[in-house]
Amino acid sequence: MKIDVRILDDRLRDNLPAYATPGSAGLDLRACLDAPLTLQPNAWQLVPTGIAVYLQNPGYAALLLPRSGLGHKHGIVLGNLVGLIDSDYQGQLMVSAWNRSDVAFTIEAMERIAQLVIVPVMQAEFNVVEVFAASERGEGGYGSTGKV
Ligand SMILES: O=c1ccn([C@H]2C[C@H](O)[C@@H](COP(=O)(O)OP(=O)(O)OP(=O)(O)O)O2)c(=O)[nH]1
Ligand SMILES: [Mg+2]
Repeated sequence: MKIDVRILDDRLRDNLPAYATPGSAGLDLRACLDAPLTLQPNAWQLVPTGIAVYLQNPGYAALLLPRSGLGHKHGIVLGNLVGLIDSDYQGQLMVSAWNRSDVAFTIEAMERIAQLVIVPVMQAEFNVVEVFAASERGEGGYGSTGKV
């Protein structure tokens, strides 16, 4: 699948976001910073990625997710937990980098800080009803099926 991309930072021209392995689901995005950025404990900041994508087709969206190494080892996750990129968004992809750990962390310029996953989307129409056709689960949830 091809999507239109604008390169907003020349440093990405020969270094576009890429799948790290043939089976990767995520495209790693880089922190297009002019200088290293130190995030103090519990601080967060919007970090530009230097690219804009235009998915165009409402049957797609993109999810911005943390990289597991940064999140697990250093507590660098996303201030919005998950970023949702609409198919009609044309602006620069921005990453809300949040240091949820209790030690400062420095993001280096052009470091890979998050990943973008393109996913299919269904836009639903509401069919308003008074009662639902019965299902096996009904309104059960929150552990209703037991533990083991
Ligand atoms: O981590 C993110 C999340 C969103 N976006 C961009 C793409 C998305 O399409 C747009 C709007 O995001 P969202 O709908 O989640 O934010 P909102 O607070 O509802 O803003 P809006 O009123 O513009 O929809 O912002 C990013 O660049 N990074
Ligand atoms: Mg919105």
